Amino acid sequence: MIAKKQLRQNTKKYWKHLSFKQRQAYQKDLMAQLLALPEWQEAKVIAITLPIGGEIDTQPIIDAAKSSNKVIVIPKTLPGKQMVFGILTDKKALKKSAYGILEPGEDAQWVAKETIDLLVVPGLRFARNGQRLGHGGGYYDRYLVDFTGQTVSLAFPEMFVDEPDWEVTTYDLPVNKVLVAKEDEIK
Ligand SMILES: Nc1nc2c(c(=O)[nH]1)N(C=O)[C@@H](CNc1ccc(C(=O)N[C@@H](CCC(=O)O)C(=O)O)cc1)CN2
Ligand SMILES: Nc1ncnc2c1ncn2[C@@H]1O[C@H](COP(=O)(O)OP(=O)(O)OP(=O)(O)O)[C@@H](O)[C@H]1O
Repeated sequence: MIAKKQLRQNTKKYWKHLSFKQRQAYQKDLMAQLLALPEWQEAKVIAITLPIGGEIDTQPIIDAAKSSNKVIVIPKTLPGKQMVFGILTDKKALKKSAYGILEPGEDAQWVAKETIDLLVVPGLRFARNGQRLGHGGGYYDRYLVDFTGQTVSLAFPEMFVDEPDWEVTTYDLPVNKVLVAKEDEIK
């Protein structure tokens, strides 16, 4: 087992050194895989995050959802490591959180957990069985406890392993699917 802290650092370092071209290729491939999923096609309400650090650029995914008249909701973190999701409308209505992530503003329209059809779960490292390593807040682990919709995560190849190489606890809930960007010759 490798310390979670070490693995998180590794991913952040990897993000830093990933070339723009390679990143673009991975993002394009992941988006194509996501849009091809029945879970995506059938979803009316999709929850996703706005990126921090080197996380995947979700804007093209959000644009695709909007062109298909899907509703996009994004999280707001609350005390007690809880989250609520609010409808993403105007970028100007967003507010920066303490983590430096854009969140819905005060007057956003909040949605009940049951209305989210597909939850795109962020993370730094993923395993084939759907286990994930996040930023360490436990926000998604708490949210997933009673979430009944579909879940999917998006991984660049170096963020994906066959088996978790970190310690998995009973709090850690797997996602239904992990999509992995296909490797190619771009460097
Ligand atoms: N883009 C995005 N939005 C998200 C999440 C996410 O993982 N990605 N979250 C998913 O939960 C929630 C926010 N959770 C977060 C938890 C911790 C840190 C963070 O920056 N932690 C520090 C160090 C933490 C520590 O070890 O004390 C860091 O990573 O440097 C960021 C977001 C909701 N929004
Ligand atoms: N359902 C839960 N109830 C209570 N505590 C929890 C729950 N889920 C996680 N925790 C606690 O939250 C802390 C962070 O968990 P963990 O390191 O798994 O976060 P993460 O999955 O990396 O982050 P995130 O879910 O925010 O992306 C741990 O101390 C863990 O025990």
